[in-house]
Amino acid sequence: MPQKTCCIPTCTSSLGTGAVLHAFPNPSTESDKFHTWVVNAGLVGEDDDYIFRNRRICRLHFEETYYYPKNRLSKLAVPTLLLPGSKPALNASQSAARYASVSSTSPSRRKMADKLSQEERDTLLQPLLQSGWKVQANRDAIEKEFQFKDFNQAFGFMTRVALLAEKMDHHPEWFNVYNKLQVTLSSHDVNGLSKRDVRMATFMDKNYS
Ligand SMILES: C[C@H](O)[C@H](O)[C@H]1CNC2=NC(N)=NC(=O)C2=N1
Repeated sequence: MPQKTCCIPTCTSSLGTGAVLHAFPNPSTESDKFHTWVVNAGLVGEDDDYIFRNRRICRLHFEETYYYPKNRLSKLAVPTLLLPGSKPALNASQSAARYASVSSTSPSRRKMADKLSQEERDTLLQPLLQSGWKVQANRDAIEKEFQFKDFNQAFGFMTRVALLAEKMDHHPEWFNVYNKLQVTLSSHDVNGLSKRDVRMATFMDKNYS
């Protein structure tokens, strides 16, 4: 059942108080846009289908330029306002430019838009670097070593990550011996880091205990 309240933790909007709530983009047909919304809303790690079916985000998180009459949201809309992170990942004109280029079906233009920009690196990679991820010196990729109590714990973790990887069609490069796991994340199709790597790394951190 769709939730009647906004999914942003600090937001108190609900249907009862007359809020305008929006569903997330369809993860199957608008994957890039879906991931941008998920990252910006701070829902990384939650199940795609769960987010699509249940999560709602209110009008307060979208710039006015995205609205048509009757509270209809533009195809280019991305939530950028009053979000959990201190700084929005993409502002209105950046995301408009991004989706203008993504909506063209040219693969090379899509690649350009998908690779993390410098601003996105400054905002989105920061929390990961603080939790032990490192940018590789010779490749646009991030790596981290995880250690577990035993092989069973390590492989359980890998199984949870593998389920998300299949769902995202985005797979880690990893090497496991007994209780140690070395992970490298990069997006092969853009030959570098994308939001899919940020999402995967954040999911791993959340699931690691
Ligand atoms: C054909 C298939 O969709 C692609 O090879 C997918 C699979 N998994 C992937 N994983 C990663 N890390 N990067 C990719 O570009 C990628 N692409």
